[in-house]
Amino acid sequence: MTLQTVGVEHGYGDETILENVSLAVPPGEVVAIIGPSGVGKTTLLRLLALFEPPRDGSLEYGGTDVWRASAQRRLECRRRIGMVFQEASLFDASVRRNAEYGLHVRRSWADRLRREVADLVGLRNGTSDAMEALETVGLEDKLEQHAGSLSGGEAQRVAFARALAYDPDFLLLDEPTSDLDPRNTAVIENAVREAGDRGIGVAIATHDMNQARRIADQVAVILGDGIIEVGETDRIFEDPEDDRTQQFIDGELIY
Ligand SMILES: Nc1ncnc2c1ncn2[C@@H]1O[C@H](COP(=O)(O)OP(=O)(O)OP(=O)(O)O)[C@@H](O)[C@H]1O
Repeated sequence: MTLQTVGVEHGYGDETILENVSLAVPPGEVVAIIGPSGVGKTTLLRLLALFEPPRDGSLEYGGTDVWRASAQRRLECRRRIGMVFQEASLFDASVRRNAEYGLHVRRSWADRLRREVADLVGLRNGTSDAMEALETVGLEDKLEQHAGSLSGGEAQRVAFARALAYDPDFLLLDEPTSDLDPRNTAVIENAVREAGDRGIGVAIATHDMNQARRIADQVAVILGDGIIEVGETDRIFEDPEDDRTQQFIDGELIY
């Protein structure tokens, strides 16, 4: 089951930011979206997260044209997608409650019922996914700390754990390591790779080309007028088809 934009156009007011953008996020693959600031990486992630319909083109989730499907079907698709924003935007509650949020609110009723039955018969602990996700990002000792007192980097890690906790089909990450030091960047990068290896489709917007190189299966290069090139990571870095990709990789100041 793939999440994808097909020939999408989008923008704000009179301005068009993305034009004819087609990007597929297949299950189990990490797709890095790289490009300079302001080119529309966040806009593309928001479209993939089904926050708003594109002006033109379509969003497909496992073959369903999401914005032409019923509101119920759209909601089901949206519940299977986790998004981590550039600003961590945590709730006014403890780390534990933040990490559990997805389990309580975003699961469908059927999922929640199944889970509650499983809990009752002792097959699993309802909070174990949240705990596991917090362990994944190394924050299991901060459970009862209030989210408001976390450092920027810790908040970013809790936001990541919150999205991971409910086992989404797709994980959309907007610069998830921008506030992190190298050690914690490695923690998140490992978690992203693990998510991919577990079958989750991941799209990650990043300015960091080395990060894309380390963790991505595919790279989409997005410059002034939308995606100019998508391909396997090694190919994009070693043999790009577009001159502007080469310039961007070489660190030239293009936009
Ligand atoms: N809600 C909005 N209303 C008007 N313009 C917007 C809105 N959101 C984004 N933009 C504009 O759209 C363009 C693309 O923004 P976007 O956040 O998608 O870029 P980005 O590639 O993610 O940038 P960065 O790397 O700096 O996060 C920018 O010029 C931005 O100012």
